[in-house]
Amino acid sequence: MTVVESIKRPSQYIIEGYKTLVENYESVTCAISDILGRTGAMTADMKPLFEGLRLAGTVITAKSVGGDLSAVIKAVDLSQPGDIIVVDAQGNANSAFWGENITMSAMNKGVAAAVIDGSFRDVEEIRKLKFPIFSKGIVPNVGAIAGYGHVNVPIQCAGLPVHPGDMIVIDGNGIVVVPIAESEEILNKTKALLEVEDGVQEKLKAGATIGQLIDIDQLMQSGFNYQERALENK
Ligand SMILES: O=C([O-])CC(=O)C(=O)O
Ligand SMILES: [Mg+2]
Repeated sequence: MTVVESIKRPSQYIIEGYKTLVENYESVTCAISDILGRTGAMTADMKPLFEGLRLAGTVITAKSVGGDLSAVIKAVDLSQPGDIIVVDAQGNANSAFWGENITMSAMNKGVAAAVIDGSFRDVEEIRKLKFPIFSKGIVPNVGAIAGYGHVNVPIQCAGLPVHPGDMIVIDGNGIVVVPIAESEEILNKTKALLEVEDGVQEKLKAGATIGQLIDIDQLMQSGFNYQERALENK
């Protein structure tokens, strides 16, 4: 079992930068995905426990093996305030990888959220605790706690590679992951894109259509047509 105790995190300036974007803009995840080249989002089967979850934080990873919860429990103990625990449950929605006791432990450590590509249990208690969870489902069956699993190793979660120290941003649209190495550049580009979008919004409020603003007629005339191109080159 691999347990990496200490991880590299983005600077406080970068972490705060993402948090400020989430406070100031409703759909930051969409802008980040755009900047990442229309990628970076976890799959749409990841569902929030509550509506209105909006946060940004640094990733701690837990890679479950054989449905075991040990890595999750250890990941909580290694977390710092504001971290988000991301669990690689290999998409197993028929087993719980998180529950009330783990939630209370996570809250004691200041963990901001859990993102699990499997299920969790004790849903009523966790709802009362108001702890943010994104998961593939809710189910009573839970795995053993037998010492299997890895903490703070590279994982996959809901279709994405995730590394410890990456940034996660969550809003009503879903979850995006920003690799730590690109976290400053993506922050700056996302900020710039959201400011441009503000300008577009102003024009739409004034009565324009998006078709006018991007000149959709010209764009549609420029559509690539393989057969036409082949005939031109004949
Ligand atoms: O068995 C476990 O550790 C999962 C659970 O129910 C809890 O955390 O309350
Ligand atoms: Mg329990």
